[in-house]
Amino acid sequence: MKVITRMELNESFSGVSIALGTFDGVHLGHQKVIGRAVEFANRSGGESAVFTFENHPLSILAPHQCPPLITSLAEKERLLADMRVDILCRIPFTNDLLHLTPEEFVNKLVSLFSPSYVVIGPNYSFGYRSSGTPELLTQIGKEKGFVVEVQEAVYIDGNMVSSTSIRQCVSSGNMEQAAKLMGRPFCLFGKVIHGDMRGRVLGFPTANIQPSAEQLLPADGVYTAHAIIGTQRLPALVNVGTNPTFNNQNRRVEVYVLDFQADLYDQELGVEFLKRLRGEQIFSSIQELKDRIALDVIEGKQYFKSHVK
Ligand SMILES: Cc1cc2nc3c(=O)[nH]c(=O)nc-3n(C[C@H](O)[C@H](O)[C@H](O)COP(=O)(O)O)c2cc1C
Ligand SMILES: Nc1ncnc2c1ncn2[C@@H]1O[C@H](COP(=O)(O)OP(=O)(O)O)[C@@H](O)[C@H]1O
Repeated sequence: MKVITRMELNESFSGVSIALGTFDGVHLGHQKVIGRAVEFANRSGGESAVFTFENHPLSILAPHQCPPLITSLAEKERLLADMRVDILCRIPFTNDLLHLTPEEFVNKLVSLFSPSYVVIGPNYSFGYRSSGTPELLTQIGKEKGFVVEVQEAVYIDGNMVSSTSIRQCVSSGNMEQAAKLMGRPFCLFGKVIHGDMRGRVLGFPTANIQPSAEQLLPADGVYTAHAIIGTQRLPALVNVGTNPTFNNQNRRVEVYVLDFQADLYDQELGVEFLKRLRGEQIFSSIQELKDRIALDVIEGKQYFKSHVK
């Protein structure tokens, strides 16, 4: 997949099938929009593209309302490459872009991609003050010679799949529902860093990752998860939180891989969250914490036995 990070290029493309959107979470609705662009490209023998922004538009428009990211840029890139997207255009959303009228925005897109097909979701908006609607894009498409397809929203259990509903699921710890809406488990990636070297003393060493400040985290608590280490996908328990039993610390994600022993420092670790078992608690002694973690391990193993083949 070719990745483009600026709109002004020497290179230009033609006859591209392009999906437009923010696509945070690359959820089932996004997958339908992007999948259609890939399908059109395959059918016409042209290239498929995703046009998105590097930073959420709200980070410029209303920073205090900017939501945390469900998928990091790196994960989004991986997911789009897996979907066989040929070109990812991921440009920084700046003040200049903010002031483009809908027509000016489309002109830029046309001069770069000369698209044949443009696919969007039902609530896509573009241009100054989000004044460009799917209807306006369809009309401009007729003038400029591209077809616009507006995909209908995807519903699961009667609820519309949206980045907002996924953020609500994850931040309340409902990882099973989040996975339903995303079409895969919610996942975090990071490099294993050094902690307080307490885990090994407790008898449960935990590989710690420090997600970025923009990253959405599940509610504090203990989860069953799969740890992704290289090509391995291993059953694990994860604690998200500040270890309130000890003096307050930064919020972090700690992974205890079940029946496993290896040095993981500095390795890239992925965590696929499966089910929340309980909230993070304050224990009045280290023994109580150890006993509780031993119970979590039993419960976790039962979960893997009955849920995961
Ligand atoms: C399954 C599991 C459950 C945990 N639950 C709690 C908890 O409820 N309260 C708490 O303060 N710490 C909890 N912890 C975090 C431990 O306190 C933490 O792993 C330990 O302090 C090790 O820290 P370190 O990685 O910096 O050495 C839990 C850890 C694991 C692996
Ligand atoms: N089963 C396991 N799960 C997670 N990490 C493990 C495991 N076995 C060994 N380790 C190693 O132990 C380290 C964690 O030990 P711990 O005492 O908690 O130290 P730290 O406080 O630095 O995280 C991990 O980073 C990893 O290198």
